[in-house]
Amino acid sequence: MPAPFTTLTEFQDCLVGLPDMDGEANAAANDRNSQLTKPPGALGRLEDLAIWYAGWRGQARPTLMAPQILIFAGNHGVTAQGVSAFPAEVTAQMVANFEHGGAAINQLAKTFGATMQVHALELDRPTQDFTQGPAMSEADVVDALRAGWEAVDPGADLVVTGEMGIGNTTSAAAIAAALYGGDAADWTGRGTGVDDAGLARKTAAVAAGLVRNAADMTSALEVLRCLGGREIAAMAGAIAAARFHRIPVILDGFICCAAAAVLAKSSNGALDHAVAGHQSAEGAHARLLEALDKQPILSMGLRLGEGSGAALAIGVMQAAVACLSGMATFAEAGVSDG
Ligand SMILES: O=C(O)c1ccc[n+]([C@@H]2O[C@H](COP(=O)([O-])O)[C@@H](O)[C@H]2O)c1
Ligand SMILES: Cc1cc2nc[nH]c2cc1C
Repeated sequence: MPAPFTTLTEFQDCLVGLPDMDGEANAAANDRNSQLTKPPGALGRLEDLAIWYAGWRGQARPTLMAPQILIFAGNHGVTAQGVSAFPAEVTAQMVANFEHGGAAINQLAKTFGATMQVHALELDRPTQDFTQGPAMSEADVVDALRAGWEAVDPGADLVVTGEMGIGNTTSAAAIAAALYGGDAADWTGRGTGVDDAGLARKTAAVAAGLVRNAADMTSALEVLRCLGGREIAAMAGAIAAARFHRIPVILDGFICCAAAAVLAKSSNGALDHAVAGHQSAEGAHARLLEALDKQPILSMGLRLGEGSGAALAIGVMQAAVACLSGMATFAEAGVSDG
């Protein structure tokens, strides 16, 4: 479906008007959960996840049968600053790998029965190096937001947004610093595995980007334009579109959460339909999750990106929904409820 915006201002307006969860379905799921054959609260956070999911799906006894994994890829001009352990060509090479089924995310998608689509966003036209000026024009960032929005299948019942983009942990660190403050070093980690000299170059690039773009960054969406990448903007567009369709979202690692943070800073409650799938091993992800007030479902030491940590958490969500919708109540099973 065509995205309902053609400018950043229209996207901002659109965010403010997005729907909330269905309170009645949420309350009915909560009531059903209290009657299931287990001591109250014994399924811990699985119960909260299932009730939350039911509210967003508008059903007291929901199903989770059509998870969609979206991978967006983009190239970054800031790689000229020597900020990644890998060359920029790896972005396009990994897109080919996704298309041939050879990446980790292909196996995770298959494991959890998810559909997966890969959207390579103008890989031959990297963003501008943000240490020299804004990464994107308004047309560039709006095109990427629209690509993300339009990639969401309205028939999906769960969305995972993932990314591929050499250099994008530098972009994500700069976005997080611009949105939440603190020093460049607080938000800069090793990404694909830069050495100490690489980490110093990366921290300097983040600091330079913040200074160079300060005057332009008058809103969270302008931060996205100045410091982001196309795949980061596309994830933001997809997360917003999922909200429009009342589809719950599982957030992935550091880069995905930087995209999500742009929405959270643009409109209060914009991430109420999203949970954090995992805590990545990228140094600043824990700090970013705290800023977003999101508790990760898993913490497995992953630092891959491509939606992998969120895809793993699909399994947890499936288990949560299966328990809520499939378990017997005390009355049905003839079990004494104490
Ligand atoms: O998801 C994460 O937290 C994460 C942490 C470190 C690296 N990555 C992935 O690695 C790439 C970016 O790393 P870098 O070092 O090139 O900035 C990009 O393709 C991401 O998917 C992803
Ligand atoms: C090989 C490779 C695979 C990736 N997947 C996501 N980011 C990545 C970065 C590299 C370098």
